[in-house]
Amino acid sequence: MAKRQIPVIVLAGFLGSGKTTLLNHLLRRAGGSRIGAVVNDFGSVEIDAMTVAGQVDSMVSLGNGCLCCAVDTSELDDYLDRLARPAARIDVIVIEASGLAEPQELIRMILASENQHIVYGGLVEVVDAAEFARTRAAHPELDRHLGLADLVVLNKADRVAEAERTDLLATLAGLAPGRPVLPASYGRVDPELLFDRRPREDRLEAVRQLSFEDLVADDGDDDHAHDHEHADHSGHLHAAYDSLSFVADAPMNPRRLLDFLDSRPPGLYRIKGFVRFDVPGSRQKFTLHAVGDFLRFYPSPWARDEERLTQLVLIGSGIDTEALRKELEACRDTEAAAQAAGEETMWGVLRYVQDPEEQGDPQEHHEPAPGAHDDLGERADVWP
Ligand SMILES: Nc1nc2c(ncn2[C@@H]2O[C@H](COP(=O)(O)OP(=O)(O)OP(=O)(O)O)[C@@H](O)[C@H]2O)c(=O)[nH]1
Repeated sequence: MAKRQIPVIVLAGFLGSGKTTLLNHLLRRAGGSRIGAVVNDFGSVEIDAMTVAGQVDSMVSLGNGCLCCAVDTSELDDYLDRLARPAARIDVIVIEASGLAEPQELIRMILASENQHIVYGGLVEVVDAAEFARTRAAHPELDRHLGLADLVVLNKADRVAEAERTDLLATLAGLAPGRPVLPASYGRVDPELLFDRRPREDRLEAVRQLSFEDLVADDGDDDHAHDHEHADHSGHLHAAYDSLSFVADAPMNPRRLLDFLDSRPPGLYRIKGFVRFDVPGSRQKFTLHAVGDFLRFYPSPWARDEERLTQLVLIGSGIDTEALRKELEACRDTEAAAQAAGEETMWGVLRYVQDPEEQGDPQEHHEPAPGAHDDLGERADVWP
């Protein structure tokens, strides 16, 4: 009898659409299935990996750079080989593409893999309901990505009114004809839709429709693969995007950081990471997410042994990364100033702490298990 092959699912979607949130949901709701997660982060600070580490059976962070730019596919192959080793007992592999990755390139790499243990398991495209129109206007290639998707998740459905949601579902159904389009909040989709162990006939059909020839064919508007540029030392970025990684061990001054965030330039589309304020009463770790106009802090305890650092990744287009770095540096405080600060200095930040009434499961995206950093630091050693 033929050996079962491990499906490799690509989880794609624009910056901040909710891929990590969905991945965490899958990891929590995997039941008896073992998920091998591959996280393709930006920048030298691996925020996404930190956010899922500790919840994964076998954690691989691809580290720097955009996968779709890898000229040499051997790195992904190597990671897939390791996850697909029988000893790892993995049932499904999910690759979370970076928010600017070209899913077509990733799919091509999976289909071209010589590993007999894996099979391409489909593309899940995550869409931010609140940002869809804006993202689509700025990134017409989104339509093509949706056309490749086997499943579209209209995430952040909680952020739009019902009428708008209905319109969006109709638009998406037109862009991904015949494919399921699911509204979801906080990535809560039924994992069964993504990875039943034996793919259903319809999914097989969908995958078959996407042949290698389809993928390598030049569809006319794909200038993407050739116009990448090195944004900085930390990796490849989509042309016109720049990123900045910022790390500080000094506490951040809440008021200055809030001023910085409140006046962030519109091109600074995405900020994610962790902030240390260390003001009395607010000594927790504050996970920070900004997506477009959306800004939230999620306080949670520091893990035991976790290094108390501020670590941020900023991604945007037309941004002056050096000026932003200087502004962030100016938000640092001395330890003594933080200790002497009154609780009222946190009020501005607390305005952006997620309201418990919001639908999110706070566990889903800001509490890596204790030791998560250690997992990352030793990621070469986490293999079973
Ligand atoms: N209101 C709302 N917020 C959500 C939902 N899903 C995710 N978020 C929030 O959106 C922000 C970004 O979510 P992530 O899961 O980190 O997004 P991502 O696609 O992994 O982001 P990148 O890795 O930067 O591309 C976080 O603050 C999440 O809590 C949702 O359904 N509703």
